[in-house]
Amino acid sequence: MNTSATPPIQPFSISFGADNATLEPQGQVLTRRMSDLEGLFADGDAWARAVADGDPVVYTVVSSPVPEVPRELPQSITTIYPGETGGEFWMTKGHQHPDPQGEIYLGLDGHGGLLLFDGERAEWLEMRPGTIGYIPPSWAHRSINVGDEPYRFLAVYPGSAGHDYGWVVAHGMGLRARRASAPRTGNGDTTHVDLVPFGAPTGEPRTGKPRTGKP
Ligand SMILES: O=P(O)(O)OC[C@H]1O[C@](O)(CO)[C@@H](O)[C@@H]1O
Repeated sequence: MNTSATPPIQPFSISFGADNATLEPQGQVLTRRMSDLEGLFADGDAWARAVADGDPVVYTVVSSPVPEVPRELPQSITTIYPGETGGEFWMTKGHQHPDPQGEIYLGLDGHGGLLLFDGERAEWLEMRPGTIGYIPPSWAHRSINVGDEPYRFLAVYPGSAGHDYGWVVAHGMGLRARRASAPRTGNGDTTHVDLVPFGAPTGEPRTGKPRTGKP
């Protein structure tokens, strides 16, 4: 099965192939290349160079056959490949749910961050294999790979929530995740990541520890 099922859906189980993130049965597969992320990286010139230089795949989303319709509970596995554009770690487009409903992520592989923004406050959740990240209603969300390996997570979300990408274009995401120019000392494992205000110039000195709060 490579398309969404039609309700009423009978009870069924899904086999997850951990090596290559396949699902069986499997629904739609989405591939986002660099060209699909226009206007989202702070450094637009670096983005344009990456598009011209092979337009790499930034992330893929493999869905189960459960469709995005009211009362159903779709699931998907997202794999974000490691990379940086203008010093900014590779990430998903990010979206808001037009119908404000919650969502959960489960970290499967690699090292990521879940950036949440409600229009005023930004929060950063460290995502590791086994971490469950909760996205409350009305918080826009973007996932970011801050590691050197593919970062992979399971998403489970209400089928009627929807995806509003324009909200993120209009409001931003509060913070950006960049590689620290000089890794800090400390016990945490994000000493190589700087979370900077969303509108910070791309050349701004990158100092300070990862933080959350009002941008
Ligand atoms: O929709 P975006 O912002 O491209 O991000 C993809 C991720 O978000 C979801 O659409 C769910 O929120 C997943 O299917 C996937 O994990």
